[in-house]
Amino acid sequence: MTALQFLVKPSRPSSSLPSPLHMKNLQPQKRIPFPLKPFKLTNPTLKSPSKTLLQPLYSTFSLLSLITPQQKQRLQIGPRTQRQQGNTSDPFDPLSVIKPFIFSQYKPILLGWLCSLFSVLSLSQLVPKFGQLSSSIGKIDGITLRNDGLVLAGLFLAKLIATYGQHAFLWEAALNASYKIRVFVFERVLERELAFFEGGGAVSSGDVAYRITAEAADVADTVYALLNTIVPSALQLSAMASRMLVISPVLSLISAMVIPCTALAIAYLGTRLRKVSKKAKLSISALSAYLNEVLPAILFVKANNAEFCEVARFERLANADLSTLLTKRKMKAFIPQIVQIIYFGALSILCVGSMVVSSGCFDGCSMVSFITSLIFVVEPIQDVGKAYNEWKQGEPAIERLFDLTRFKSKVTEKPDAVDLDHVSGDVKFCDISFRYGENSPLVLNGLNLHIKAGETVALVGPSGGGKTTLIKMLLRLYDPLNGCILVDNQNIQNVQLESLRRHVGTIAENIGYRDIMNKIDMEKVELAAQTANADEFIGKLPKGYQTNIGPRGSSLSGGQKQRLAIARALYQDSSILILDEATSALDSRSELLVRQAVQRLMENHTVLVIAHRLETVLMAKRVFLLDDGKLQELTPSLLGSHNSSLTSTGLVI
Ligand SMILES: Nc1ncnc2c1ncn2[C@@H]1O[C@H](COP(=O)(O)OP(=O)(O)OP(=O)(O)O)[C@@H](O)[C@H]1O
Repeated sequence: MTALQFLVKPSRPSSSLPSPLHMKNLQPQKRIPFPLKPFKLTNPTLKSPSKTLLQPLYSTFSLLSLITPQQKQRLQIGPRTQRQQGNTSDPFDPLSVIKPFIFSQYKPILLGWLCSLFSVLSLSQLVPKFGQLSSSIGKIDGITLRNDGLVLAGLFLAKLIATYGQHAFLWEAALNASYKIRVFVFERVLERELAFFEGGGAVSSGDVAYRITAEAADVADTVYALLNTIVPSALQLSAMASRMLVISPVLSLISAMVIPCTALAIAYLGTRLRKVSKKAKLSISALSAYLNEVLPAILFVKANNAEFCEVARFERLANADLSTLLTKRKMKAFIPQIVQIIYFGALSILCVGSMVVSSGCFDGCSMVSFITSLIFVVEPIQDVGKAYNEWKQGEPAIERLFDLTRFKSKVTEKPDAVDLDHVSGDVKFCDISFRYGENSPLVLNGLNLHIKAGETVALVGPSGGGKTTLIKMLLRLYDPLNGCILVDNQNIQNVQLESLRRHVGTIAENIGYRDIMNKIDMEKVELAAQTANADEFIGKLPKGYQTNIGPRGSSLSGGQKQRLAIARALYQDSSILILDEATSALDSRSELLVRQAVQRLMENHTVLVIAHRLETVLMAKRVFLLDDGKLQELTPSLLGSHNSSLTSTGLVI
């Protein structure tokens, strides 16, 4: 990420607020089934088979720019309220949830199936011609032999091309469908309320990441296997079986007897495979979740000499994954052996066939045709077996993926919610009470606070006093138990979430998140950087605004990050700003530069600052102490006497 991107682009995919530590009392969210209706997509992302094959399967792309509002509508990614009906007791049907996504790809699917029809037609011409040619070798002249050979080669080539088209189009459909599923699931995940990410949903972010990446890829394999089986295999099977029936009904009957036995065995093993696959998915996602948790915390691992302990944890998880994966692989290796039984069946038919030929009632040409048809009958049967396996393996992935979308959010937007056009910045907290879980204590208890437009208010209080929670309420990341919050006298529960969060900007040391999809206004960027005292150090970076400053600005100092965060807030120009002041100590020059930047920020903005420095406290117009869910104003006289107590109690540094 460059300094410029850092200034105007998202740096962190969630609120910038620090993660709360206590989450044990959160209630798991009520899940509801996913109510999808069929929809139609007219703009597939991948347009041609060649593009499908050449394009990296899951390249990094701007997700939001690729999905149009109409597509979202069809995918039912509309306002939450329309999608939140249903109840949890409905059984999950993997096929019905992926059906709309598959149907959306009807064009490549139909093209793929059309190719498979051509492939089968070529094959059904090829088989008798092959039989005739093989039995007439030595009996016909060279020219006829050459011509027949050319026809045979032409048919063979036609089959090859048609088969390529079949696979390419069907892969295109499968990958597009899985891409749509991925986007849909990700959008739904982002819609989830904060409690889900803070532990309330009982799904770790590593697990979510695994489902959206690896398991969505598994879904593509499953969809492809299904599409490649339903029509192509059925076509080939029926064409070859009817040819066999015409040649010899008796032999066809004998060969058909092998199929049900094999199908029964495959069905039984498929059910077992589904269970094993589910276990394997759980173990690998646990491993992925662990890595997602431990790698970002590598500093703490090293600082605490915890490498040994972490290796032991990793080994335990990797071992669990090893054994489930081994069982799955063994089972997958076993199933094709069952299919081989079909070949034994074919062999026995060959023997019977040879006897019939030798008795003179079955000519050699028919025999070759029969055996060739039989070989091509075995192929689709094998494919059906493979597709069944893929489906059984894919079912848990589909279930786990769509499980993320089945929820009823507690923070919902009313259908008639208003879009606040302009906000002057008047904020009222009216009798706010809140607790995280039903049985946990009140974090905010009947709290009242009126911040006038353009005013700066500082919040101080002991750790765990509820300061961050209050801010979460203002951003509507949680709804209060009682009371309401008014912005410009408008209850925020009646305001569109996007609109509210556009007008309330957050600034934290780890940089607030705000996605700016519009073009970057370089002049505005430079002005914001100057006001925030950030232009000087950005100018000294090797490539100025284009310098790569590492993930989350890791190559910047604490003070630089703070000034850049302030510059971002200035650029975004929200009327109400929340400043969660960094606790890390800065040298006196950095301190001065940050303070100047904060001072400039306070002009023309309503600022609610969680203050950790005495200087910031003194900059605020009013100061409130938040302790035990209650708010107490520290009046100037009180503040004077509190100055020393604020520092001595560690409320400010
Ligand atoms: N997601 C959560 N689930 C459950 N409890 C939570 C959650 N977030 C915060 N809490 C609890 O709510 C209380 C208030 O936390 P909050 O983060 O608002 O305090 P704070 O005043 O901002 O603290 P600090 O100054 O240390 O950041 C704490 O007891 C905390 O453990």
